Amino acid sequence: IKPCNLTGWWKNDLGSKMHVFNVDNNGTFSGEYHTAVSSAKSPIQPSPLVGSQHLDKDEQDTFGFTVNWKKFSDSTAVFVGQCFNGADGKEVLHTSWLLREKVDSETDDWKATRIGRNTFTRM
Ligand SMILES: CN1C(=O)N(C)[C@H]2CS[C@@H](CCCCC(=O)O)[C@H]21
Repeated sequence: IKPCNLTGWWKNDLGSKMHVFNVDNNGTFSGEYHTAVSSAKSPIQPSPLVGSQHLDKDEQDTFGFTVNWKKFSDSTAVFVGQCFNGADGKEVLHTSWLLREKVDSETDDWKATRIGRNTFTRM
């Protein structure tokens, strides 16, 4: 099985792009998330992300990362997923995510978290 180091550029089925800078030998990484869509009002800019991936057998690793949309939104997203060597020999990331939008009052807390799934492939 080919190792799956997350370093590099990835694109998901929403058209968002993710740039993972180098992964250190603890599996820790940082990067930038370039979203194509947003519910925020201010203009979209790349947002910082930090995460961690397994490097034990360095193959088909699981990972997690957090995106702080600080450049244009008050939201925070967390992703968890796994890297697979797809049937076509290309790496694919299958992820689940939680998006927490900031709400103005506690009474709105119930509607503030969205969940979804997303797939990324290398650009
Ligand atoms: C574009 N997206 C994307 O590539 N996702 C996997 C989902 C989960 S994060 C969300 C974007 C949130 C942008 C910030 C905001 O609108 O508050 C959406």
